[in-house]
Amino acid sequence: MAEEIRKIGVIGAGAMGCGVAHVCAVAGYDVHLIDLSREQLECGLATINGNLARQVSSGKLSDDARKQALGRISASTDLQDLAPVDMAVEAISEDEDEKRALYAKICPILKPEALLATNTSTLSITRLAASTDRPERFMGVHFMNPVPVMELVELVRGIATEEVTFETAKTFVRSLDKTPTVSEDFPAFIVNRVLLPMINEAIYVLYEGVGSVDSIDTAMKLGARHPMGPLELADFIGLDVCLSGIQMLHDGLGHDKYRPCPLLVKYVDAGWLGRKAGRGFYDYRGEEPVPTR
Ligand SMILES: CC(=O)CC(=O)SCCNC(=O)CCNC(=O)[C@H](O)C(C)(C)COP(=O)(O)OP(=O)(O)OC[C@H]1O[C@@H](n2cnc3c(N)ncnc32)[C@H](O)[C@@H]1OP(=O)(O)O
Ligand SMILES: NC(=O)C1=CN([C@@H]2O[C@H](COP(=O)(O)OP(=O)(O)OC[C@H]3O[C@@H](n4cnc5c(N)ncnc54)[C@H](OP(=O)(O)O)[C@@H]3O)[C@@H](O)[C@H]2O)C=CC1
Repeated sequence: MAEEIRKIGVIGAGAMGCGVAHVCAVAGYDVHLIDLSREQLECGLATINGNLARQVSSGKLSDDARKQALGRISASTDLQDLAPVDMAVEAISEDEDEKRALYAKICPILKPEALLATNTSTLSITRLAASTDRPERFMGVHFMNPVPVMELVELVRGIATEEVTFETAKTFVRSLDKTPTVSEDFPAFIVNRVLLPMINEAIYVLYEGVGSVDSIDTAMKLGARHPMGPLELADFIGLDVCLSGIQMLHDGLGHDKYRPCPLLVKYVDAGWLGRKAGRGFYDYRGEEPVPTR
């Protein structure tokens, strides 16, 4: 039996946290969004507003529904504001130490019965759960990017996740008009176990000079009907997220086929993290994206 969820806390106002806040508010939940800085929250709220407006112009949402959704979202930098939530969705950077440090701060604030979900792309749910005071009420609820558009959400139980937690998360995902799928708790789950090696391979193809950024992306868009080329997609996901994911596959499964491409490491070292940084495999600072190689 699923438990009732009304108020959702979302921690991290990046691409994913904003997307989760957006779809929860549209579905009628009260949402409180948290980030480290007021600037990031303002930027996140502007993104949500822009994406809701996009849905209004394409006829997917009425203007009234947009206004109501915006009215359901509050935002602050104060973790104490998570005290009333029934479920917290953590969507901060893909860094295990940072996630653990955050859980240590929020667990004493959350209601004892509140569910804690992580949107991690690749990290072990069991290990993250073990660093909280509620491993039985903890699980992976992995949304895809862009959240308002993508239909799938991967549900991942940790070893201690209770059935009621899983059922509540499944009901929650369905209430957002999304399709849940179940993955066992192994590195990168299902989607990223398949997707990240493909992206890493595309970067090797670039690194080895087999093709340019443009030829690789064109090949996969027109030759394999992918909506985005793998390098465009890597920039969209964030090269830091891609690198930490492929590194997690390499560490967790110990196979050479997951070795991160040195060129990916170099781009991340340079801070060229993709769209969010203004530069990655493409340079986004002008009118049109321009390949950087
Ligand atoms: C890393 C992980 O852990 C897991 C992951 O998320 S892996 C990444 C998974 N995501 C993907 O693979 C995305 C692949 N790309 C795509 O599907 C498409 O390129 C895309 C949906 C992002 C954009 O599609 P497009 O046709 O190129 O562009 P566009 O016409 O602008 O958008 C298509 C529709 O989505 C809407 N849309 C796009 N981004 C949106 C957003 N952020 N919010 C709301 N709506 C959005 C547009 O308004 C448009 O709606 P209509 O069809 O109603 O007009
Ligand atoms: N990008 C993607 O395509 C997908 C990502 N994910 C996962 O979702 C999570 C978020 O990813 P994404 O949105 O791309 O990341 P972003 O880097 O875009 O956003 C993360 C946000 O969290 C903030 N933040 C960092 N630490 C804290 C903290 N302790 N408390 C509050 N806020 C914090 C960051 O602030 P600041 O910038 O100041 O550090 C930033 O605003 C990751 O676990 C990622 O793996 C899952 C599916 C797809």
